[in-house]
Amino acid sequence: MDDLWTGARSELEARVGTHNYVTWLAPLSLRAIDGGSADIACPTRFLSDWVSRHYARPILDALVHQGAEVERLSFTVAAPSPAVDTRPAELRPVDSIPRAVASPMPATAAAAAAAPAPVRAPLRDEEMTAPLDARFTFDNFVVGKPNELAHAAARRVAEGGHVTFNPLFLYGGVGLGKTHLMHAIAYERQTRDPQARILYLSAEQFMYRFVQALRERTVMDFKELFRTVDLLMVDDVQFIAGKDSTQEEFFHTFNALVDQGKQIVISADRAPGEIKDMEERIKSRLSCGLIVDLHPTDYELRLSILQSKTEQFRLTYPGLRLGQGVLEFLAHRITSNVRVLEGALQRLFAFASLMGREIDLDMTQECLTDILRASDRKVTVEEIQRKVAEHYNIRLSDLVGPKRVRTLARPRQIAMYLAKQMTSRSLPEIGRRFGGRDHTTIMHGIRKIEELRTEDRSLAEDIDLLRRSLEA
Ligand SMILES: Nc1ncnc2c1ncn2[C@@H]1O[C@H](COP(=O)(O)OP(=O)(O)OP(=O)(O)O)[C@@H](O)[C@H]1O
Repeated sequence: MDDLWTGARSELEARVGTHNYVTWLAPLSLRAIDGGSADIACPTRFLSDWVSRHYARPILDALVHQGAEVERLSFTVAAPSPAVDTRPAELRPVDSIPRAVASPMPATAAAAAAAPAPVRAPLRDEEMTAPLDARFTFDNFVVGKPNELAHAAARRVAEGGHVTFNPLFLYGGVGLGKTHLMHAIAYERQTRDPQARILYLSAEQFMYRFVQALRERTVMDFKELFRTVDLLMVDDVQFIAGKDSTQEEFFHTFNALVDQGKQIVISADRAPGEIKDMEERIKSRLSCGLIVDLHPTDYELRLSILQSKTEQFRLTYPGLRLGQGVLEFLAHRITSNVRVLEGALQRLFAFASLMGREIDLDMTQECLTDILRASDRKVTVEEIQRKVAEHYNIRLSDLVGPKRVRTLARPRQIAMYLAKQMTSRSLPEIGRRFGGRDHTTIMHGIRKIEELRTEDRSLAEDIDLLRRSLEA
């Protein structure tokens, strides 16, 4: 039996690809073959449900090729086989962690009970289902003022129970965490209630499936699939605007689920009322529940996100050192969206690990020139000097001049520090704007402020205040 399964596994890996194999098939084992039926053990009901739909045919074929007299499969939820990678999730490559997957159909009785059951016909198009990203959980979602309401509403839906607002409509600009929250809801809800039938997909996939159902005359199956879920989650709903028959079907699906008291979660890049070419009746339906906006991130949230991502990256790049002020610098300079922020940090870690160097401000500027330039908010060194002089009530000419008294030297160093943090000017360029000072003087000034900031709270507050007013 062992040899048979080993042979079938290699064949399956070759057939479905290593990625799919590791994710879905490696955790399975063959329990028995009896009366033409092979009994496959799956560690979770979820996996069993998924595999029975998507991989029944390849498994059957592989067993037959290995010489087994098998006509059917049954699935049993049982402890993982020893072949499963049992290392903790953080030590396994992300792609190898079996991902929770939005169940495209009601959980089968076979999966629900630990008893063998017949196999369902696999879905024809695996691409149509939307796998959840294992990183997009509530634990990994950093909460701050701009997203606290969206987060709280998402948590509420994930808890299940009585439906208080339907639909939950999440909207916001690019890369602000809509998809992350949607996955987190699906993941959490599935964990709390493994029986729940959750369907998460993009509006584009909804349309694709619908068109496919029309073409293949399986619209009744399509309707049944969508109307028998407990939680429907549709991402980027603006996509179906202007697509008349898809909108129509979406409207009916929506109504059927609401009538049955089933929860719906929708995301879009704008509020329902602002989606162009969306039928009025749909807009009004979408507006019936709770509409929450993911606001653009503020400095504090960006910094917290960077800190949290840094902790995660440290697992991949142990021992890498991160210099002072780097995260603050990134949080100030990259304001476009979290995806870009995350990408910048990822690049920095990879670069520093290749070079075997500490991540400091110079490396950051060198390595991220393109990203920084794109999100440059165009604060000039001169503006910084003016603002600092005004704040400390000194003359601009004194700020850039040669006098070394402390009442001038400290604000001057603050201005140098802000110039480095807030512009993409090099040290020699900054030096030229400070009365032709040498770049080592500028570097010394910046280091001094970096040190003082950690010890002197009022100085740190002053700097934050200056920065905010320059950004405004
Ligand atoms: N508050 C947050 N905490 C942690 N990570 C976040 C947060 N917000 C966004 N991210 C991360 O930023 C990236 C982009 O987020 P996501 O894909 O959810 O954005 P989106 O709003 O769906 O964007 P789009 O409009 O492009 O679909 C993801 O990697 C996500 O994990």
